Amino acid sequence: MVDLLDGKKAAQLADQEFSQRINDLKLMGITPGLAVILIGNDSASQVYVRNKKRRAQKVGINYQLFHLAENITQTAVLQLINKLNHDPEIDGIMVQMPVPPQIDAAKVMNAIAVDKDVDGFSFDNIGRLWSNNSGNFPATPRGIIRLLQQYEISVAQKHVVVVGRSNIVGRPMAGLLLNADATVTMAHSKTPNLAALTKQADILIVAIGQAEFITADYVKPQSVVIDVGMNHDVTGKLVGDVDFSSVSQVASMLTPVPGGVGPMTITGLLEQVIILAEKRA
Ligand SMILES: Nc1nc2c(c(=O)[nH]1)N[C@@H](CN(C=O)c1ccc(C(=O)N[C@@H](CCC(=O)O)C(=O)O)cc1)CN2
Repeated sequence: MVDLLDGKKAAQLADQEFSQRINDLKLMGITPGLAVILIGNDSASQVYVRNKKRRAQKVGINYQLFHLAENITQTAVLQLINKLNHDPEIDGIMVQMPVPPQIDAAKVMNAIAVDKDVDGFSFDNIGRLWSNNSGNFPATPRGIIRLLQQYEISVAQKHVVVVGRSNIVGRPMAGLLLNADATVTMAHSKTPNLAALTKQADILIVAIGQAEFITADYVKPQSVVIDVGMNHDVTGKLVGDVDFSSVSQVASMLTPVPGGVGPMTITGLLEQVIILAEKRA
């Protein structure tokens, strides 16, 4: 019988810790500030941004949303980032992904002041991650590491296979795991004989972006499986990249979708904002 890695529960526990840390900061006259820039009307992004607002305000973060028009120019976005870079009340700035085609995502990410780059997507923070130096690191991998810690699952000396090579999840996930002494294999949609690799994983992390792609025959018996996917099946139901019904017969622990990695992504973001505010103290 599989055990669920409950991201909703782990996020609630983390929020209790965050509220306490923010109360301590407020006693010193510091309120952590997070600016979220949402460009356009992507419906999933609007849900994620709403969830972030609810969680941030619950723990006492000053949350500011800048909702910009779908056809906004890159110059206008860069001007807003420049203003926020100089705002002493803002500790972290993030631009919700994806952005419309007229916006150069890399340019925008790298316009955010390195210390306020709460997503850790700037080239500077990516370099810090891959050279095992302190910096800001992306929310989803950060949240996954925290989820594993809350369930006392150590990654050290484990073989972790990461399926997916995005800048938001796969690549930074591999970096954080290496820094935590895991043996990491990276794979992706074009890896030949993927199942032969994933079957070797003590911990399998899947962010491939294809609904229910990973079935039981990709999974080592009794392994831990983390599903980062968020897709809609033909009936419109939210499903992950992992086929929950078959994999739950094989794995020892598995994240559900929803209620697994999603809430922990927000946890990773809030934690990074608080760490930045604590540096002001
Ligand atoms: N700038 C960024 N953009 C995006 C990131 C990111 O880390 N930085 N990650 C994802 C989206 N994301 C955070 O922004 C995110 C995804 C999912 C959830 C979440 O709460 N999921 C819920 C289900 C929500 C639903 O009903 O659809 C769950 O899994 O339980 C929060 C945040 C892409 N963009």
